[in-house]
Amino acid sequence: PYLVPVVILIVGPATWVEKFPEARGTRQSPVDIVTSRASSGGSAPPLVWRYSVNHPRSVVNPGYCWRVDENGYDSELRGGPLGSDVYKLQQWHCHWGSVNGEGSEHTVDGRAFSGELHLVHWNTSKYNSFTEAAGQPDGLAVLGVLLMVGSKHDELDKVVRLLPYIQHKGDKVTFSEPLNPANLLPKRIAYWTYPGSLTTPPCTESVTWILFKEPVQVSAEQVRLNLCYYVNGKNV
Ligand SMILES: COc1ccc(C[C@H]2SC(=S)NC2=O)c(OC)c1
Ligand SMILES: [Zn+2]
Repeated sequence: PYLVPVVILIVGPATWVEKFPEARGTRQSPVDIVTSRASSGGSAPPLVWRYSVNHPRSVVNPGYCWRVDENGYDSELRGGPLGSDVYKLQQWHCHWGSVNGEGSEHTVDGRAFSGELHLVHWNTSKYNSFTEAAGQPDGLAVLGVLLMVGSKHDELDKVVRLLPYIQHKGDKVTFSEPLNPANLLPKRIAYWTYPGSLTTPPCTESVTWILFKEPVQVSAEQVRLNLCYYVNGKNV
């Protein structure tokens, strides 16, 4: 019998462990939230946030999804699982589906959503820069917002309408239209929280995840606009 060459092609997350040892860690994100196994909030203090609204922001195409840089303007996230530390918003970005409406990074009881917004904050009480904080176990706090198709999201549209101007990796456009990141969060602020990691290389285990339970609605057109510019991290 002839020998059949077997080529095992490992792509995606499975190859990350080779270059990024952290990806082999014990607190890797994203995860499936098994709601029956989540403990009740207990006596955690309330989660509070305050964001600057009227400052210039830039939307960047990093090669996958889109990212809005806060350019160092003032903001605060504290309380909840964050102990006595104060965190500051560094950037926020979005993960969108590319096939049959799947696209969120986290799943809830095995269910994926059409997208997921990440608001990335870093611990300014303990560290001097985002880069330094990103390497520390209590360095980052990310608010995760699940997105589902429904009515149009007006605040998010301030970014989505700029996507046609950043179709290529590295493109960036600055806008000064007032925007309140708090308007990207759901009405009800119940959340799941767990110690996790960056969801892409270097997969550093430096993220306290705070994932809101209530999905936020975006229109089918807004999802389409995102899809037609970022499909599998490539611009089309
Ligand atoms: C410091 O090095 C990195 C590398 C990658 C990302 C982006 C990942 S992490 C996340 S949450 N969602 C994503 O897509 C970072 O984001 C803070 C930071
Ligand atoms: Zn993300």
